[in-house]
Amino acid sequence: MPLLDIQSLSLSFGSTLALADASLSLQAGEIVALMGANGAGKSTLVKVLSGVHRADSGIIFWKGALFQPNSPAEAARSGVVTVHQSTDVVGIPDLTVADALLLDRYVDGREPFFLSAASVRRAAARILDEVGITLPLERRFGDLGTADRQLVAIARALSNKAELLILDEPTASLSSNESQRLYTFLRVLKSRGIAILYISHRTTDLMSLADHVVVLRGGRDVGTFTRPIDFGAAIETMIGRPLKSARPDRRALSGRPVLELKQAVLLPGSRPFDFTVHEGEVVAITGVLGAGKSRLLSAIFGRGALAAGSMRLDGRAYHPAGPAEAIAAGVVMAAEDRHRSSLIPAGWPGESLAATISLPHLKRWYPSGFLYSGRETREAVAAIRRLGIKAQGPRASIWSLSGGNQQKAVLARWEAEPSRLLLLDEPFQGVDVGARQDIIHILRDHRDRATLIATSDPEEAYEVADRMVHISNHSLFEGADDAMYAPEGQLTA
Ligand SMILES: Nc1ncnc2c1ncn2[C@@H]1O[C@H](COP(=O)(O)OP(=O)(O)OP(=O)(O)O)[C@@H](O)[C@H]1O
Repeated sequence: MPLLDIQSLSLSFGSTLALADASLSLQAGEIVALMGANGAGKSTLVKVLSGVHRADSGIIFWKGALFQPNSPAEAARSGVVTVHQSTDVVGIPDLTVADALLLDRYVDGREPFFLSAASVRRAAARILDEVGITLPLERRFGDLGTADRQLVAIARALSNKAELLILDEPTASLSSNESQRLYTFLRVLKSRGIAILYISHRTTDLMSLADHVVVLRGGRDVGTFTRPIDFGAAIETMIGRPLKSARPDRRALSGRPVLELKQAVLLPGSRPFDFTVHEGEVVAITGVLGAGKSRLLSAIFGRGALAAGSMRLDGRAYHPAGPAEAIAAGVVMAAEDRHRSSLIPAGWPGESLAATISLPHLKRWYPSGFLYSGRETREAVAAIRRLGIKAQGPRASIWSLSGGNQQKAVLARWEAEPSRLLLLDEPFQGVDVGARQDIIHILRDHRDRATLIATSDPEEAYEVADRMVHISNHSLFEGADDAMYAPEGQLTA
């Protein structure tokens, strides 16, 4: 008998069929990867499993009994626990790690609030012991890195007797070292009989972990692949067409310099470096979390400044006092945290897909202040077509789009107008491999600008860049060769 048996789930949102007869089953101690292009219905399936949504039809059996949780808490009490994207793992920042680990027990009354600090530490240490990880119990939760916050969330879930752990893009903002650490941990859980349903767009994740892969397309399960898994075939089933070559031709640096950094110091005390990005070139900056990727991009975008050194844009001194000055000079940026930095909150004017794309351009497109020609709608329709954005239409709320499609909308914003330098911080987070390749082709097509991309995923860097540079301790190192980054088992079709 399978531990979990999902049979023919269907669920519509208005005219969108998010799940269409989707089925999947899973045994104890098994890691099943759920693959699907952006908008295929993965998150919706997870939300039905965790009691956020109720399916229109279909049946779920959990340990042989009918399962229809009304909330994530109810699902968790039955042993089905969901841990969301690593970027979304939030907690109360001022709690200690020990308190964060015990949070659910306080809330449901299993532990009294008035525990002494020593008892809290003991109880928390027991939880970590049981799951076999070490974390600094006295540290402020808010001071932990993303990877450690992720581990707190998983440890918390396991201490609540999870038998099925659902992980929705857990490595989205982890570097490859941190991902390896997570894989090791997940394999230990598997050996103890815990089942894992794993959603990720990173093929390296799936190759290292999955016992089998279920592919969703248009809300329907369209293929199951068992070991040895043919990932090329799984991806083609997922995107419904052959995969293009994953490795672009590295182009020679023929363009003139767009951005030049001389003796740049990112943080007081860090090693000064020179760095140039040329017209027509796509450069990827790789490095672990905290190495300084985002700080460098932010300094170039006028959000923060260099501690020392100089910048030139198109040969002229460039020291933007803020993002507005950077944009005026032709430097645009899509930051890492799209929810906070790029999207208008739900319920506010400007939350539509068309507005998301056009917002920074409206003044230029409509100098009179009246939106008279419908250009923002036309641009949105064009972007939907060019980037394959899955949405009900240009007026759909950005919040009704799946995560990957939101990310494409943010990219479409900076494709709608010419720029000199495009800065992208983790642009492929949550974007499926098929869409990633489409976007890469669009990015590489621009001969008239320079593109600088920060990514913690070597596979992405390898696929997108003419040149890769590495950042460590807030200093750039050039001259890394391809072999260093070529991911094992690179997929080429
Ligand atoms: N609350 C909602 N209201 C309207 N439409 C929705 C809602 N939630 C999801 N959808 C739609 O259902 C479809 C499936 O979305 P879902 O988020 O499940 O995709 P996904 O496979 O998780 O995609 P991604 O890889 O981009 O996260 C999409 O077309 C999405 O726009």
